[in-house]
Amino acid sequence: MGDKDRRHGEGAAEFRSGFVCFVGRPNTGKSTLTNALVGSKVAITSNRPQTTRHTIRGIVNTAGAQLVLVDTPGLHRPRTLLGKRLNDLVHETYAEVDVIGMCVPADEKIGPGDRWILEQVRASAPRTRIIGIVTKIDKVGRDRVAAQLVALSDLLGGDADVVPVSASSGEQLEVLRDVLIGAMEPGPAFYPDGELTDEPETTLMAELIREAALEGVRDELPHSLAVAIEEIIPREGRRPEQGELLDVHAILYVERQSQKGIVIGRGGARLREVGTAARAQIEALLGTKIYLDLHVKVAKDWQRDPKQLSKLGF
Ligand SMILES: Nc1nc2c(ncn2[C@@H]2O[C@H](COP(=O)(O)OP(=O)(O)OP(=O)(O)O)[C@@H](O)[C@H]2O)c(=O)[nH]1
Repeated sequence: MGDKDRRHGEGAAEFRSGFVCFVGRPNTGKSTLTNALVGSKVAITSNRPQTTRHTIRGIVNTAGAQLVLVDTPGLHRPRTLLGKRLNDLVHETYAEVDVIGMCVPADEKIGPGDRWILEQVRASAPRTRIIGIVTKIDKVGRDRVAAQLVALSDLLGGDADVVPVSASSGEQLEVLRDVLIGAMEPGPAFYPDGELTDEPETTLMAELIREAALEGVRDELPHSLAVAIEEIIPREGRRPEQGELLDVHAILYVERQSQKGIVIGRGGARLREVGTAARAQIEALLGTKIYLDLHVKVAKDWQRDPKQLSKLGF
């Protein structure tokens, strides 16, 4: 991102490329939409709001274009150092992308939260084009979709494109993709074909473990859980017909002893479930069998400690 001159290089007459970022209130379906457009699970979705931590890019390749999707964490009032860094990251992202897709779900009224996000976006990226996206259209009837398209168009101002889409059913997904491509300038592919994300694999592994560990936990764990991948070691002495096996050692950091108990569960039952779920996801991502070793540690106040934050990749 940022190297905008590259796209004006020679031979780039017809091919289009650029960066897209989806914004919207928590739970509006941004991560699911990213995944659906990319066609593989790279961003993290969850039923819980505000779980997307890193800027993860999914890449959409077509015959004539490349879209790089940047998935940002939700904006929220910064209460900790982590919260502030996340917000800074979001604002930088807005200014660097070519198109911002403002997501509003079809089944919820547009309100102050949406207007606040739009103000933030316009303030940090006044010249960036905004496209309106009405998400989750499978949840309501056509009348409500139509009314929401009108409302979103009013919010954005008359000349913005507005597109309805369902990431779940796939309806209108190609239309949205083509509208996004149409908004890109001519330019070359930034990433080789076949590459889904430029996040280091370790970050994705950590995200998948974190997602599994948060699933079904009802208290305030989201911002108190961080995952660090300590080691990835190819298992030696495997016979060729067995294929490759990687030993992955990860540590789940929580802030308090009580949270440790929640993550581990009675007799370690929950942590085993987390391990099983995360292993399946990581194996699908890497195409390699792994042995996943998870440990839970208490790192007090890691959200407020700059040293710990950078160790955990923030
Ligand atoms: N029915 C339906 N549900 C959807 C659709 N897209 C997303 N969802 C659901 O909406 C919830 C939130 O989706 P996410 O993609 O995690 O939303 P998000 O905007 O990325 O959320 P944050 O990361 O918290 O900002 C999940 O339970 C999804 O399964 C859709 O097209 N149709």
